[in-house]
Amino acid sequence: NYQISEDEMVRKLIAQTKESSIRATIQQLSSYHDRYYKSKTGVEAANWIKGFWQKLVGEKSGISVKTVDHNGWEQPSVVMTWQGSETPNEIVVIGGHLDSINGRGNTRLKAPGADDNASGIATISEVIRVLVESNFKPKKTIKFMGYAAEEVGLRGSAEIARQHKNQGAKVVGVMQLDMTNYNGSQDDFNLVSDYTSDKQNKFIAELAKKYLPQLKVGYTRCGYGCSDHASWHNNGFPASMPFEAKFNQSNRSIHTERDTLGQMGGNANHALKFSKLATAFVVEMAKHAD
Ligand SMILES: N[C@H](Cc1ccc(I)cc1)C(=O)NO
Ligand SMILES: [Zn+2]
Ligand SMILES: [Zn+2]
Repeated sequence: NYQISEDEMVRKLIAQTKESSIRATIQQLSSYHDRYYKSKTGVEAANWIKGFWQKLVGEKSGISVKTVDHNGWEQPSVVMTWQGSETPNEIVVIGGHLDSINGRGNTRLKAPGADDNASGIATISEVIRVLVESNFKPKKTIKFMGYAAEEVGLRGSAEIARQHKNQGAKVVGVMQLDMTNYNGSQDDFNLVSDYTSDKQNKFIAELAKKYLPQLKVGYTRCGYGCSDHASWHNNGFPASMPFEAKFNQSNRSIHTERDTLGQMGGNANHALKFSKLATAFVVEMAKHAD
C-alpha cells in the first residue's frame, strides 16, 4: 500500500533540483551523431553515462554502477544499484532509455534524441545528484537504469525485466521517464494509462498534488507498449510513465535530426518538473532511514 511519510526529506531534495544541470546533460547526450543501439557512438554514449553516474556517486558506500551487456548487440544498459538499509530485497526502479534513432535506423542522418530520450536520462541523473549529495539513506534498494535498444522493440528493458522476474526479484514499483522536456499540453504531467499500474498512477498523482500543487496532472494513452514501462508491466511489476504531453501533442521532431534542445526552447524547464516528481516518487517508495 502506498503511504506518504517523508515530507521533510522530499521537500528538502526537491528544492535542490536545478534546470542548468539537466540542460547540461541533455546537451552532452545530444552531441553524439547518434546513440543508435548498433553504432559506435551508441556504445560511447552508454559508457559516458556510466562514468557520469560513477562521478556523481563518488566514494559513497552501498552504491554500485555497472553496465549490463546484452546478447545480439553492442550497446549496454547502465544500472546503478543503491542497497537498501532495512529491506534490501525490495527494489524501486527508475529508468529511461539511453538509445536514439533516426527513422527506422538510418545512421547516415543524425539522431540527437534530445527529447527522446536524453531528457529522461538527464532527469534521472538529476535525481541521482540530489539524492547522493544529501543525507538520504534508502530503506529499500533503488535501481536507476539507462536501457539500451528501446527504439528497436524495448529490447534492453525486456531482457532486464525478464531477468528480475525469473530471479523472483521483489520490484515494488517502476517509474519510466521517456520524453520529459517538450511542453506540448496544458497538463504538466500526463500519466500514461495503458501498460501501467492504476494504483501506482493514483499514488503518483497524490505525490504531485501534495508536493507540486501548482503543477497539473492529466492522463493519456499510447494504445501499445510505447516505452520501457511496458517491459516491466508485461512481467507483472507495477509500472508508471509520467509523460511530457498528451499523445497527439507530444514532440513531433522525435526520431529525426530535428530532435534538439533548441526545438524545446533551449532549456530544461519542463524536465525540471519531472525531476521533482521522480525525486518524490523514489523517496516515498524507498523511504528514508533516519
Ligand atoms: N513511441 C515512443 C514515444 C511516445 C511515447 C508515449 C507517447 I503517449 C507518445 C509517444 C518512443 O519513440 N519512445 O522512444
Ligand atoms: Zn523514447
Ligand atoms: Zn523514440
